[in-house]
Amino acid sequence: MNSKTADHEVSFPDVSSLETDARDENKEKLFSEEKLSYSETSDTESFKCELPHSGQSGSNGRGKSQPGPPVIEVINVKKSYTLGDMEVPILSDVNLTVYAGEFLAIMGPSGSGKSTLMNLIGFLDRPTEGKILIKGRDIVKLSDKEVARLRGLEIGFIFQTFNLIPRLTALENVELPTYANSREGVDTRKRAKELLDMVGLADRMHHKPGELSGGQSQRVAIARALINDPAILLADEPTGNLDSKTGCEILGMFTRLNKDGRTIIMITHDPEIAKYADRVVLVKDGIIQSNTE
Ligand SMILES: Nc1ncnc2c1ncn2[C@@H]1O[C@H](COP(=O)(O)OP(=O)(O)OP(=O)(O)O)[C@@H](O)[C@H]1O
Repeated sequence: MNSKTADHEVSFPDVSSLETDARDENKEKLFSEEKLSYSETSDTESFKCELPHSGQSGSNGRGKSQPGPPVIEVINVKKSYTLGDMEVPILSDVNLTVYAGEFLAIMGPSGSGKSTLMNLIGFLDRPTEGKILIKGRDIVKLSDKEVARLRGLEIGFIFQTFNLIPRLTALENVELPTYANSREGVDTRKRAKELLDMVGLADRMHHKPGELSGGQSQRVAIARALINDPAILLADEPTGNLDSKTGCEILGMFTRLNKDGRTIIMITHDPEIAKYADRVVLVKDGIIQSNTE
């Protein structure tokens, strides 16, 4: 399956073929315990995890052998919430460009606005001021239906708390996003099974979330995020609820997905995780304080 078969109601500049072709070339399993080693540290917040780094050369996405075009552009974005008659600023004048195939980490203190920024990038929320472009398209100019379709097909979300539906099986959870949006000509049940096999859960597909471990639940969530073959994965503290070994396994999946051409933006508090990113963005007091390229 690839995006060439996609039933896009929204048309984009054709920047996806490079990523999709790269993704199609590598069908190896995402879950592979032999490929990682990890060690517990005295600091329970952190872990040592030895994985191949995603970057092929240089320290940013553009340093990889095939630098990609911009996929996400955040331009002069402000976000505030209204509490009573008070306007509370959360993000002020944020500018950020993310390139195709980049692995970007977002770090910063609690309450600094990391999730707010990610929600804006994923169109779960709209900016108070400024623009967000995805593949050159300004979402403000799209209808709600077009935004929902763009989000459903181009962006996969992974959360710290997995956000699986308890009464559905793993297979049904993976298939769920396709009820709202799916690519034309894709056998979604078959793809959901293949994805569960790819994340090492072929034997757990009829289990419900309550019968799965935290790591297994996050693997189901990763399979769910991949069901519509999105070019972009947004992950908000995906290892935050997992032990060191399981966190290392999940991080390994992200590095392999990035190697296969997917753009990844991951919020993390852990510098050990951030070191696997091509670039680290530090959000503090609602602004980007450093953008390590
Ligand atoms: N819907 C909302 N209404 C009002 N304030 C909000 C809303 N959502 C977030 N905030 C506030 O915005 C600020 C930034 O929140 P955000 O979740 O983006 O921070 P964060 O950096 O992701 O924090 P953490 O690391 O603890 O998850 C916080 O002060 C939060 O209380």
